[in-house]
Amino acid sequence: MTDLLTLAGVHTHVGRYHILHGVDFSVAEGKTTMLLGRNGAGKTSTLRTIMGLWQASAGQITLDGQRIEACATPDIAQLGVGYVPESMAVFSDLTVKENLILAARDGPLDDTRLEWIFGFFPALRRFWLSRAGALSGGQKQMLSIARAIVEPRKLLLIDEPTKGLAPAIVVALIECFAEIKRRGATILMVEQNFHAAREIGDSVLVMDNGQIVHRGEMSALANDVALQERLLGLSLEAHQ
Ligand SMILES: Nc1ncnc2c1ncn2[C@@H]1O[C@H](COP(=O)(O)OP(=O)(O)OP(=O)(O)O)[C@@H](O)[C@H]1O
Repeated sequence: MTDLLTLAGVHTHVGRYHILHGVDFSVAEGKTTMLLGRNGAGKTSTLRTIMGLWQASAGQITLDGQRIEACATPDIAQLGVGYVPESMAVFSDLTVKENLILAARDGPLDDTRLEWIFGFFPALRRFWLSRAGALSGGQKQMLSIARAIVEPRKLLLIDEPTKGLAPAIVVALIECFAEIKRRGATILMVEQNFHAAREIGDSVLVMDNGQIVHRGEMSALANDVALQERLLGLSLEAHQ
């Protein structure tokens, strides 16, 4: 199995705060890796550091054989990394269509791919010419994910996609990620909802205090309640 992304000894400082304390892990090509951990563990900071939104203060980040820790965010995006931030990155004043056109780096939208996206997010077809700002929270999340997958990407970084969404939308999202996976995508996803995480993930990383404290197969963690409690503690109880 080839590793598409590797972090080695990554530290991140934001102002005077030392947030990541030597993060080490790899993401295998074609697999979905879930990044779990309690609130404040450093999961979002890890995604932001990979994306270049915060510069690593030490360590190495390698994407497909290329060192990226000193690259600027637009260059990392150009290398084929799609990012779905926790805050749903959509342009409220633009229509659904315009949001997707802007997200497509390689020119016009691909009709076949759009049909594929409408297949699991039918609301985007329905509101094609509506302002994104008028969409519900769940629909904005769908648009935010659609923006990241409107073209094939080498790697998708997705931050808490199910947060605050109704159960029916969570089910649609899980199906969407299963389909993206079947197409061979490589995904690194932060997810607090352990039920969703174990449906989606092939492997799992658990963070605490800005470090990785566990790495393994998702099936092993899903079958080991004692390990779940030890590693995930309250954040797990909250979702059971
Ligand atoms: N802009 C910032 N300035 C200073 N400290 C920050 C900033 N953003 C995050 N932190 C701190 O960095 C640590 C890690 O935060 P991060 O958001 O990465 O955690 P997380 O695991 O994603 O948690 P959550 O699930 O709550 O989003 C926390 O202690 C947080 O308070």
